[in-house]
Amino acid sequence: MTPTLAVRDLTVRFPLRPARRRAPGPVVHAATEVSFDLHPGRVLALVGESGSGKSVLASALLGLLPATAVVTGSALLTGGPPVEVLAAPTRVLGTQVRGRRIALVPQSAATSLTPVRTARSQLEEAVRELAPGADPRARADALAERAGLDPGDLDRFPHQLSGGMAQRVVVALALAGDPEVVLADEPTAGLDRPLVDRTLALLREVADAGCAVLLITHDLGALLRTPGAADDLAVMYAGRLLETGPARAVLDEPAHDYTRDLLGALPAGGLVPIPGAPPELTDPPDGCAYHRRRPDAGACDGGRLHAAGSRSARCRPLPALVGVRPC
Ligand SMILES: Nc1ncnc2c1ncn2[C@@H]1O[C@H](COP(=O)(O)OP(=O)(O)OP(=O)(O)O)[C@@H](O)[C@H]1O
Repeated sequence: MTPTLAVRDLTVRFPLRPARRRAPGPVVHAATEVSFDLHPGRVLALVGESGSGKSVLASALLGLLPATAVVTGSALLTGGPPVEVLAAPTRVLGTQVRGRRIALVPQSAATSLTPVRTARSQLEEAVRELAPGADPRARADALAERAGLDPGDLDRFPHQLSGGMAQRVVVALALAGDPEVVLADEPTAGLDRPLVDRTLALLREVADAGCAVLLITHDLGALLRTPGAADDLAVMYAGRLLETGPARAVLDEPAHDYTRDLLGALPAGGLVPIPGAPPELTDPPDGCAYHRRRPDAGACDGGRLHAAGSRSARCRPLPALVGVRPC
């Protein structure tokens, strides 16, 4: 199947100001050689501890990194006319890609809405901008219904919306331009459990309607208790993907020690904290950053990438996985 968005070797560096003039400045290695595909109708969950580079990836794909960022690699959007997102001029990103083909569901729905305007006025404005030709009121009502909202609720101000309603409004806003790709950046952060589950179900519906969804989250527990929330899983650590594969297979049979340790840190896994802390990204170690943190965790070949069937993992081959063919 052709991916809607094919990301290859996406690398983001942030050069920082040197402490002294003429001295070389530190460089933040925020993302390193990250590759994944987003497919229509599928949810890829991207998980990892805070600071692992998840949001930087989303910002790179939306062309929203600061001008000082150095970005290399490729992100080919092919659901419509092909666009190389990382090389596209700012004007093309602003007028043809952002909101129209790749949309963002931001963290913290309530605060991302303008407090002094009703949800309807914000949604109709998005429709006028992103879907010119459509009747704003009728389309806003249709988007509300698609996001599971009563259209009457659109006439409320953000402070009159419950957390769940606000979440649905931001999903409706993201769908206003009928995008091929939806990037949801920590959409469940700070929500209670029922609302987390409802948000995941809503994003599932968005994918089932044909979008390719990237779900960025550190809530591995929610993925574990909600089978079907994600089709595929990518595990990120210190700017690199350490493991990818079908979500169920990775959760049931993790191949990388980091994935196993993340699962072990959950209540269902025994609440075993991961010792140590992620490395400073201004000074990432050579080879595998995770086994530097946890040398006792298992064998490591220095972070080499191994692929087998639909799965990949760094640090050692994947022979133990059922039915996969090393390549
Ligand atoms: N504009 C910037 N300049 C310098 N460093 C940055 C910038 N933006 C992000 N970083 C650094 O890039 C790294 C990755 O950050 P990012 O926000 O992507 O992590 P994350 O995995 O999304 O974490 P969280 O779950 O806490 O949001 C961090 O070390 C962060 O400090």
